[in-house]
Amino acid sequence: MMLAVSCTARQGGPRPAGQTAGQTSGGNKVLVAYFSCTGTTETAAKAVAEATGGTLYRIRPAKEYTAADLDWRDKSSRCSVEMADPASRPALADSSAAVGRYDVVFLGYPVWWNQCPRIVYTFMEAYDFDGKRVVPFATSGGSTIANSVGELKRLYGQGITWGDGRLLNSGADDARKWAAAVVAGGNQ
Ligand SMILES: Cc1cc2nc3c(=O)[nH]c(=O)nc-3n(C[C@H](O)[C@H](O)[C@H](O)COP(=O)(O)O)c2cc1C
Repeated sequence: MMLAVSCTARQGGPRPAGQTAGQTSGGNKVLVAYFSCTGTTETAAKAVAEATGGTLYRIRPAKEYTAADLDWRDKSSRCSVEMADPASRPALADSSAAVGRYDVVFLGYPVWWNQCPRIVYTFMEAYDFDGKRVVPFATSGGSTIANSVGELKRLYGQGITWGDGRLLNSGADDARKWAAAVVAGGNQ
């Protein structure tokens, strides 16, 4: 599968009147941080930001992924090499997520070989998440989110209250409903 890639940076998000950046009506400050190469997770992330009043932040690689980089059938492609190495931590383009300002961090990514792309681990290790609530979401070609969330919890279990996470393959409406329920406290 060769994929058309467009990793252009798009940040900022809709904010309901009367709220400061990233703040929900319940007073929690929400960051929606996501990694996306072909736009699917980005669409879900925008819906989550819209529903929560959260600040949208794109996890940008220092070197963008090309279509050839994402060729999972090629054992020597960039994604294959990175994912074969548990210690791989692809560099980030910036360090401007200001995670410390937020209470709740929605963390979005595409499922790669049933896991998080390694750059999501780079992001987790670049900031201090102590005391935060982190709620994963993902898109995929059909795999569940369970294994990747299990790995996140195993690697970064200390000091973080993890949400169960949710696969958001069913479109923006589902994403909005789920995210609104999460910040209302009735769902993770
Ligand atoms: C390197 C790579 C590995 C993938 N591995 C899986 C997988 O294990 N299971 C799955 O269901 N989909 C897999 N996919 C499909 C992506 O998860 C899916 O297309 C996702 O929605 C892409 O998100 P994006 O457009 O935000 O980058 C993979 C895609 C790539 C590029």
